[in-house]
Amino acid sequence: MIEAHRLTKRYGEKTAVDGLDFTVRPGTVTGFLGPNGAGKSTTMRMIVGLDAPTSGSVRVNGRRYAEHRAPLQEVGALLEAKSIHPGRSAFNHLMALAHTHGIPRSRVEEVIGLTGLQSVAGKRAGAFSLGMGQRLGIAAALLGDPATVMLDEPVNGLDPEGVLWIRNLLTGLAEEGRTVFVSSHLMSEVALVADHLIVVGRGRLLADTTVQDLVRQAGGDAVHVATADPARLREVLAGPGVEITGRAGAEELLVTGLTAREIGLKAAEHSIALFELSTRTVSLEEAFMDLTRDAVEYHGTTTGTTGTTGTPTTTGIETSRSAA
Ligand SMILES: Nc1ncnc2c1ncn2[C@@H]1O[C@H](COP(=O)(O)OP(=O)(O)OP(=O)(O)O)[C@@H](O)[C@H]1O
Repeated sequence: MIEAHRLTKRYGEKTAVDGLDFTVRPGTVTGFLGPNGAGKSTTMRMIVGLDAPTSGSVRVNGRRYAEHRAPLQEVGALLEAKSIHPGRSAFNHLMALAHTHGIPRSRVEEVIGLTGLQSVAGKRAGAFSLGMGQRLGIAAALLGDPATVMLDEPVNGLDPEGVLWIRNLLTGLAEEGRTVFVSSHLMSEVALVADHLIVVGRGRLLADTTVQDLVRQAGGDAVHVATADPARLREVLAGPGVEITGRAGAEELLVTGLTAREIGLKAAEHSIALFELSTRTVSLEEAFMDLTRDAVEYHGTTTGTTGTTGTPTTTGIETSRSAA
């Protein structure tokens, strides 16, 4: 479990992390998402005590990192900065780490097996490909059999096979009941590995949500309809949770809260001719861009934890919404 409370980090004038409150729970993979410079790496560094918060706090498994007697056995971390001696073999690198915590050689061999490094364990880590380097970093993170595993951009630059391998590994770790926290600046990468999402922008919390809810908050699926009688169709479709948007007098409407099938049936029931009826799915990427676009435009005083596309406000657009 990772618990951040009003976590803040300033570098001079720059506020890298700005009052973050979140909890990363065990038994699931949580993605830590935000555009470049959003404060993800800084947050992760504070979680493992590599940076001190300016104010606020963060705890891992109930304590600050520095309060743990054997931190490698509490939280295993792969951070972006590589701290591997290039001339040392993968095996020796892991053995050196193991010695600091009294971890036996058998566990080193185990993590080498877990990460598929058997055939290259004796080779210089400096000559490793990006994928092999990531595997070695993950082997080091898992060495102490920690309850919490934290990886900064683990799929960055990996080939599809490597991404699949990481996804299976992380899902497996979560199924064992561990807390798994994974950062990325790409929604498409995180969506492949995470169920829960913590989204940040400019150091602030933008969303603490599930992948599914994020799409729903961003407007969910909308149905594009064209009809000869938009005014009547609006009347017929109006109901709880239904929102209808369209330019005044135009034949095209965008409907949320009803499926294409429901709209087609209602139109037929009332003999309203439709020229077009198609579902438009909001992609995760769009949902993420919506959220972070708000962050970029954000100049004010409060932090929202929900993201919405809201109702278009462009002049000439009419929205009809019924109370849910
Ligand atoms: N040591 C430092 N001194 C000054 N500014 C810093 C320092 N570390 C980070 N920053 C600034 O803090 C902000 C957050 O940086 P951070 O690296 O945490 O973001 P990030 O979300 O991890 O981004 P990326 O996806 O690019 O890795 C950035 O504007 C960065 O320039």
